[in-house]
Amino acid sequence: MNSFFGKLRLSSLMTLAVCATVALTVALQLTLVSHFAVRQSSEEAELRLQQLSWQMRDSLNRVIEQAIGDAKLLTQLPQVRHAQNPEEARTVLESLQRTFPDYAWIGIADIDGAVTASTGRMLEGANVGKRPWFLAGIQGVHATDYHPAVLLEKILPKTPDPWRFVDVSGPILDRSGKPVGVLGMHLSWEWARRHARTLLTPALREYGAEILVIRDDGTVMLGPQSLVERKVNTTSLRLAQKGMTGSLREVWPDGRAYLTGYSQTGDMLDPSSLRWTVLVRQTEDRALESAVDLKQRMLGWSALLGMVLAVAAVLLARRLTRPMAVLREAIERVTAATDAGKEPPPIPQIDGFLEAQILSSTMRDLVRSETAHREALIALNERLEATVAERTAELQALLLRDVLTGLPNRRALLEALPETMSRARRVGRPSALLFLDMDGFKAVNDNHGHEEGDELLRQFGQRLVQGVRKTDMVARLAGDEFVVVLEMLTDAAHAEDTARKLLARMKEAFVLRTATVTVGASIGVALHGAEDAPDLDAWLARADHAMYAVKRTGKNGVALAASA
Ligand SMILES: Nc1nc2c(ncn2[C@@H]2O[C@H](COP(=O)(O)OP(=O)(O)OP(=O)(O)O)[C@@H](O)[C@H]2O)c(=O)[nH]1
Repeated sequence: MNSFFGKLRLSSLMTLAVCATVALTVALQLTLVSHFAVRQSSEEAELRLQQLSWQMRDSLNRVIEQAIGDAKLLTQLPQVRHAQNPEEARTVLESLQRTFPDYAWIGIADIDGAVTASTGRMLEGANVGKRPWFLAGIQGVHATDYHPAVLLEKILPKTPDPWRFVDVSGPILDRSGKPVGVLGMHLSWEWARRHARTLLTPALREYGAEILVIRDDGTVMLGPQSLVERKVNTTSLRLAQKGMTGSLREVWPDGRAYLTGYSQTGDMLDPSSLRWTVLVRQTEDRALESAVDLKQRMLGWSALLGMVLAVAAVLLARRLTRPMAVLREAIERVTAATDAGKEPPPIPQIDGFLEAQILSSTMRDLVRSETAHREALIALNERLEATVAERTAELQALLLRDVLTGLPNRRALLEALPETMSRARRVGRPSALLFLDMDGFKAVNDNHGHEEGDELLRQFGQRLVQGVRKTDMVARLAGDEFVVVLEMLTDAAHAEDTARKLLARMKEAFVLRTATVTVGASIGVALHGAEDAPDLDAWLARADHAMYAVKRTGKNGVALAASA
């Protein structure tokens, strides 16, 4: 895990973090929307459907009770009880029909079932003695369940829906309380259809709400065309038939999920009352449409917001990391310059957010103090070397020989030279001073250390000794300066020739302890003829100047000083 994050850039990390936060927030919001909005919509829809079912139930109950009341009232009227005059009876029946046109037919039958008076004279003279309403009505006031019209279907005017009736009938009693006839009323089912239409507002119809009125045996009396007069069996129906009211979600035989409100008409305690179930259903999709729509819109907006935030995070992350990239490059340049022994470039001042500014100025101070430290160290080192060289020179001046190379030192040389000059005069042959200064010695010291430098000085001195006659003298003056004294020469060319041979030897590689190096030498040659005045300082100065002439003109060479 650690190595995974370790490989990611800060900008990628920030983008990831923002995307994860947005995704989490969206997921949380959607969960909350699903939980609250969808649940609330579902509860509201169920409540609405339940209330509609109650309203329909109450309407049905009210109309049936009204019809029973009307039947009771009619059977009490003298025009009906003593129906000697059918005209009078018919007038009463028709006046009631006018107040409530859904009474499709009201009639009076005598005790044998012969219709004596009726609205519109329909079925007068016909015998209805076997009709269920007649048989039930003899017993007492009674409502007979929904049924198709039998005798009246052909007589009544044609309607879009077939004639269906709910009958209410009651006995007509004489003074002694004996039934002498039956009053029957056919209540057209159209009123129930109309009530359902009134309750279902256009909005509800648009959202697919449907009202179903179902007979006790499961037959649909009112509802969608595909279900009318077919049997259904749903959980809501069974619950309503047990006397419960409420609402639930259930899958109907058409395979779709519906929210269904349910209730039942009639009176549980009165077995003769009409027990119809009223179901009001709405497809779950339509009921929750607004909540689902809200959820989808939220998802869309959240996705858009997520993308905008992710882009903003990328831009912000780049802006945040840019100063760090600039600092990193500056530090790399400082490191490269320091490794190459060069002056490190300054760290730039970063203009950006506060932390980056503080970081850059801290880095600048750090590099500045590091540079100052290094310079102080170099200066100290140089001072130390100078002091050591000074002390060594002082020491060597006190001694008979150079401590490092074992060769004669400056003092020994200066003591020996007067004798050399008098020997030249005595034997009549010239002598010469070769003033040598090594080329490239400092680099050996710097690159391989002082000890290797010492070793080179020793080997350099030995090569000089091996390159001349035993009677000649090789001395080390100081640092990388050597002097060779040649005697018994033939002429200046002899001295110069020897100097060139020595130079050739010095150019060969020196194998030190840890490295093999190549150096060179600048050689100044000054001849002292047998007849020359014995001026030691002048002789040395001529050789020295000739050596410097070589140094000036490109090093690694031999120059002959003008004769004294
Ligand atoms: N190892 C070692 N170094 C010494 C000794 N005495 C002097 N030096 C160093 O020798 C170096 C002599 O410097 P230069 O003569 O300028 O070196 P170079 O590279 O030969 O330069 P050129 O003479 O201009 O060609 C200095 O860095 C001295 O510190 C010594 O006894 N031992």
